[in-house]
Amino acid sequence: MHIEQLQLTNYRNYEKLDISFDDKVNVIIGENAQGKTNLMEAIYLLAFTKSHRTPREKELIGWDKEYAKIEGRITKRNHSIPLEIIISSKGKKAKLNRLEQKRLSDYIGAMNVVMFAPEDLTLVKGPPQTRRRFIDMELGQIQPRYIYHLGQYQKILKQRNHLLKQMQRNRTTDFTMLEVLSEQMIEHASTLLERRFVFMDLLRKWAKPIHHGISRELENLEIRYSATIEVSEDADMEKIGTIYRDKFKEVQEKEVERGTTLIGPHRDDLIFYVNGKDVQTYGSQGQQRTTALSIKLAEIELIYGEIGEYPILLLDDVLSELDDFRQSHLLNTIQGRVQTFVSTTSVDGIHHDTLKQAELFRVIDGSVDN
Ligand SMILES: Nc1ncnc2c1ncn2[C@@H]1O[C@H](COP(=O)(O)OP(=O)(O)OP(=O)(O)O)[C@@H](O)[C@H]1O
Repeated sequence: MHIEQLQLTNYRNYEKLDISFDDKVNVIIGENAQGKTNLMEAIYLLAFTKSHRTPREKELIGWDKEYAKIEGRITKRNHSIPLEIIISSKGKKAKLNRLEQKRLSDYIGAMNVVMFAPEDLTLVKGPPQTRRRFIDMELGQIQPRYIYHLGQYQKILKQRNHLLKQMQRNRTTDFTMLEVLSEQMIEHASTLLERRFVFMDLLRKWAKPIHHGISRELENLEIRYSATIEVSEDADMEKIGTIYRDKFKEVQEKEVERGTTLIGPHRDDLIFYVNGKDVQTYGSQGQQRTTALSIKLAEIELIYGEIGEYPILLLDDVLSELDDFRQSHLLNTIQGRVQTFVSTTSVDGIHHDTLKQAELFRVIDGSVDN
């Protein structure tokens, strides 16, 4: 799949932009603070309806403007699909094929994007929510139904936490209402966990050989899913539900004492091991970087395996940070099959093979020349 055209209106420092892209490699070049990341962010937002940088949507609207509009046209399975997002103080609208989609799960998944940005190093180093967000975003784009379950789960979790706080204050020992909410939560928690286990299987399948290759066959990557319940990854939803039910019973008094939900997918994590050692604790910068890159490259293959189309790859300010060997690896993976966007302040650190096949776009203060 590739994005043919992008139009921005009042988006960050782009008042008006209408631009067409190459279906192979696009290099976005410019000095600092000119709008390179803003452009990448707009492409990302068109796929996920969310920015990768901020949860505050107001920041995306150009200063002194009422609204921001992002329009794009992608080609997928030889079909041309128009996409549109409008953000204003009233909220956000997402249109697919010119029709407004009320539920995000009906919109997300139409356009598939994999982004690799400097902050992706935090995938390994950062707090658990970074890794949970990664799983949720990736699963969401290959299985839109996952987003529905996640939304429902989060809604019930909020209610449950609210109730637990009340019970904590009132020192209640009547668990009837809590059990009703636990039951509702278990339904979605088991679906989320079962889907995450299938995803883990695919992620390992692709990430392991990629990591082995990037590390010049010196390193062996293992990824462990760490859940709040003891469960085998091949358990079905019913089994997972039963384990959650028992565990909720076991911890309910403790939950009231603490005033919060102690188990569930919102507390799970991923642990990466290289040659048997936890990379987050013991890995060098290089090993953490290789792990993050392997995961990103694995995602490209995983999406292709699931939907039969390669996603669009956004490399924001990271290519020149990879050494020649890692860059070559990345290029071998892409091999002209994946539409790629590279943003950089200088072409110096970029492999000449990448530049040979690339179209160059020069960004200066919110306008683009090519
Ligand atoms: N809502 C907004 N309205 C107008 N301008 C904005 C808005 N948000 C950010 N900007 C401007 O966008 C510019 C930053 O653009 P961007 O983050 O894309 O930089 P960049 O070209 O990627 O630079 P770097 O190489 O430093 O990462 C800044 O000049 C900033 O003031």
